[in-house]
Amino acid sequence: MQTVKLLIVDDDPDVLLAAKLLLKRHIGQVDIEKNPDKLPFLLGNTRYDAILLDMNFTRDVSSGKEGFDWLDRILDADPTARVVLFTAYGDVEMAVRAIKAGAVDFVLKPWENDKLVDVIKTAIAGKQDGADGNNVPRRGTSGSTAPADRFIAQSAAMRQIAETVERVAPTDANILILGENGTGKDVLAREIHRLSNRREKPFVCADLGALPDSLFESELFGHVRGAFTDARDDRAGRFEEAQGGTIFLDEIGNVGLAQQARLLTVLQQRQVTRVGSNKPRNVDVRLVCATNADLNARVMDRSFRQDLLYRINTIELHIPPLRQRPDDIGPLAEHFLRIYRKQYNRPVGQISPELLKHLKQYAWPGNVRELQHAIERAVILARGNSLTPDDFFFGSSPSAMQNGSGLPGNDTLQIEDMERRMIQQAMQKHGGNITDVARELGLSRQALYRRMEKYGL
Ligand SMILES: Nc1ncnc2c1ncn2[C@@H]1O[C@H](COP(=O)(O)OP(=O)(O)OP(=O)(O)O)[C@@H](O)[C@H]1O
Repeated sequence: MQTVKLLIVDDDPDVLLAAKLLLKRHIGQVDIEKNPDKLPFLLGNTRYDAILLDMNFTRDVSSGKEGFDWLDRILDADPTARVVLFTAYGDVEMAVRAIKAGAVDFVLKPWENDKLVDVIKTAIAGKQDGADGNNVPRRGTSGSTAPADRFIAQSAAMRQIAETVERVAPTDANILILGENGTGKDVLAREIHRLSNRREKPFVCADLGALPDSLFESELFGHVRGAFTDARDDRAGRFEEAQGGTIFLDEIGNVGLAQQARLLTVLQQRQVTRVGSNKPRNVDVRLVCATNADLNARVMDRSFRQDLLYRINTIELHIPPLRQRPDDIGPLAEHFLRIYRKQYNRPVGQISPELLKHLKQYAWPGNVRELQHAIERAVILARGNSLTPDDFFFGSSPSAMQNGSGLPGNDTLQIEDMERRMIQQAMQKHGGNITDVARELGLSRQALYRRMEKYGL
């Protein structure tokens, strides 16, 4: 059997030595390197089963940028590389990003020996056992922000919307979707297209909120070569791309008055004229628009044209914020858990009733998107095989909790939460130095350790 090989890269010689002494007892060959610039050379010469990489080299102490660059380069050279990151306390956010970018796991410094050995062994096992599906390119799993191919509608309000959508989707009626950011307007627009007779044709999304006025016409209606300096070729706009299908105009409330007039003409005539051309082209598209703005108020203050509003809102669907439909929280959380458990290959089980209670108490100002990210983070960070409230960072502003306290509902939890936060803050302040943290909090080191264990810190 071949010797298992591990490479550790960290610019702190003490870390290198301590980690090597520990891991050598479990792994055939442990190479250490202080200078990350040597990585290309080392990787060119030896095929490592896992690489333990520091995120913060002295040149770039806190941002982790250098660590990310190296992670990138390692994965460029070998997309199946199993990279585990060493991160300092307080860098959990960075660790989450790194796993999304393709690292297999992370270990916080100062590390627990058993944990470090465990993580490295798991990383190596994944490399060796191609058959379990772990040895796939790590990059393939990264960066997805839109996992929802399913439209979850459990609450009474959402079930009613789903029913309306089933009825109106097969018609060609223009639909306006209203709702706060992250409530699911985009998913609903796709659902409308999926249930329509146009489902085999394109669904084209134009984010009008992100479109500068100068590009509005050419992006939506296209241009001909030479129409302006950068127009090197003829190009169809979004309306033409959506021919026969659905065009989804997101953030329509952000469009200026001049652009509103152009849009209205196109919608009335069902024709677009590419910038620089005088030849109108017929377009056959189903129109779905969305906004988080109050368009009626905008009509009143004359910043949105009433005739355009009437043109786009034949059917109006209002998605309530997540805090007003707690019955959707459980099914959505389970849905995201299934997706991320698979994506990050983490053995995380169900959402416990206790956690669900917490999730329902929180007000989710960022709506479903915030819930999605919270579950993604929790799956990445989970220590055991079940998610607990400690795996979540609930916003602490008074308005963030439904009960108005900023903390979960009962007294014991409030005190524990405060204690946990005080330890976290002190850890951050002292860069994870246990002696200093214990001194600041007036605790013995043992008492501090006991509490850290209790809170999973
Ligand atoms: N009912 C739902 N079922 C499944 N996933 C959902 C649902 N609602 C929202 N999501 C997921 O939540 C995330 C945010 O949803 P989406 O982008 O549709 O929100 P939005 O209202 O269009 O946001 P914005 O106003 O910022 O554009 C997406 O990843 C989406 O997949």
